[in-house]
Amino acid sequence: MKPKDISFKILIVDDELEHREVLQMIVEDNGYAAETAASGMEALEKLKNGSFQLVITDLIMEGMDGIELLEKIKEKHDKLEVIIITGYGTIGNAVLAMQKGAFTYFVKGHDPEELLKEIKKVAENSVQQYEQEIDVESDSNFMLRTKNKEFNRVLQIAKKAAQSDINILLLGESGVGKEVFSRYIHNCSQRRDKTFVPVNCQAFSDGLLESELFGHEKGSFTGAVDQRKGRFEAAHGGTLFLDELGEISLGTQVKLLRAIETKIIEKIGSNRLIDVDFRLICATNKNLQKEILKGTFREDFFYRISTISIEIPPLRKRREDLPLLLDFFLEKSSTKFNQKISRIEDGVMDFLISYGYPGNIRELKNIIERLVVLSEDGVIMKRYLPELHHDFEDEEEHMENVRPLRDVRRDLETKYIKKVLEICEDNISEAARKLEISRRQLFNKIGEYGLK
Ligand SMILES: Nc1ncnc2c1ncn2[C@@H]1O[C@H](COP(=O)(O)OP(=O)(O)OP(=O)(O)O)[C@@H](O)[C@H]1O
Repeated sequence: MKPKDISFKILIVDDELEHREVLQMIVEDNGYAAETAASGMEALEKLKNGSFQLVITDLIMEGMDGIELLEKIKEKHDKLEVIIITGYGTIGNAVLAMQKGAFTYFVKGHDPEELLKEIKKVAENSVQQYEQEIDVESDSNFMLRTKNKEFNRVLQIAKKAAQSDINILLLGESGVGKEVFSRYIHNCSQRRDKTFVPVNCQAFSDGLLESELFGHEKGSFTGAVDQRKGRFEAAHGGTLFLDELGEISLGTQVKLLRAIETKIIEKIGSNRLIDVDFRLICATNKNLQKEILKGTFREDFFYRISTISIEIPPLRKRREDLPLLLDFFLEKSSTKFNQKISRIEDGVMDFLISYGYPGNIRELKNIIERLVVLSEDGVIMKRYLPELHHDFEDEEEHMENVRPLRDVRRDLETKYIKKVLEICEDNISEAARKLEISRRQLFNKIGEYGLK
């Protein structure tokens, strides 16, 4: 028997005496301190009087069931973790419990070692939690502070889900930050020191996507001139993020399903089996239920990837966060482009606060970067706001001279690229990186706009 860790105490809740006692024996044998309660009411009483770091509760109980108990616990003891014990028949409810904030669920009859692993994670987290919050908050690449209730709710779910290896599906319009969220989940997880591997499934044709994911042996198909490691292997120990997942063909879905279920892959052109250990996060802006009805998305694949699905709200539904985001991007952009901003022309802020952002945070970020790059003597100019704004907002004379959008875009892009090249002292690689386009795309634009 291991020595008891009295700084970490578990409350076991079950209305069946035998189950309570067996579980108490298992956790105590593994060095944890534990108490028991025979009902939800008794558990709440004990929580009032004692300090616990984890509650393990049966789902089905007389009177107050596990879900109700979970809800009551979360109302009062926000940081207290809850693991739900469920039978096979009620796994659906256990998943619901996770959406309500449970840490994880354990299926009765499974190897108790699995439960002990989860308890260990909670115990380790309870020590690391404070440090981790600081780490994540201070990740300078994203801004996840929020005043919006719904965004905060999904953030908390993501944080919770990060602690287990559960498959997560991120939903939401283009540009809401699904990739940002998935990096956040990776950073909050035990895998944070390992690799985060993003794959944009839309960027590859079917065959190429398979070779990108599974890797290939030299000569396995025309063009396979070298042996290549796939992204599954690259993500070993870390997180694999499949973006734009709604675009994958049915045939590839079958292969992916097998790899995700077995965590074993075979390189194209080889019959050697490779074990891979990764946490899977997928994202799409498509409605997958509709795709299932249309027959373009496999139902079994959908259920496999979406143990938890998280819908990220569009920016227009969290307008109260606009000031925070504006500050964040203004500061980031002025550092990125080395432009000191001392003043913002009248009308700019009004526009930025009231605009609808159909392209969500991506659009907001682009607008700010453009305003900062085109600022003159440290002043952010109103005339570089999105074209639509001028057409509607400026004087009549502008409306008489409506120009094709193509021309307006061309003018603006020319000025913008010119300025970025100046800032980067004509270093093409650096300018392309800042503009988030390839060197080739930048060369093409320089040629097209006669910038050299
Ligand atoms: N919370 C955030 N903090 C900082 N930047 C963000 C945040 N959310 C999104 N962004 C920025 O907005 C852009 C779009 O984000 P991201 O790629 O995560 O969106 P997405 O929902 O995955 O979009 P798509 O569906 O088109 O792939 C990125 O440049 C990203 O850095």
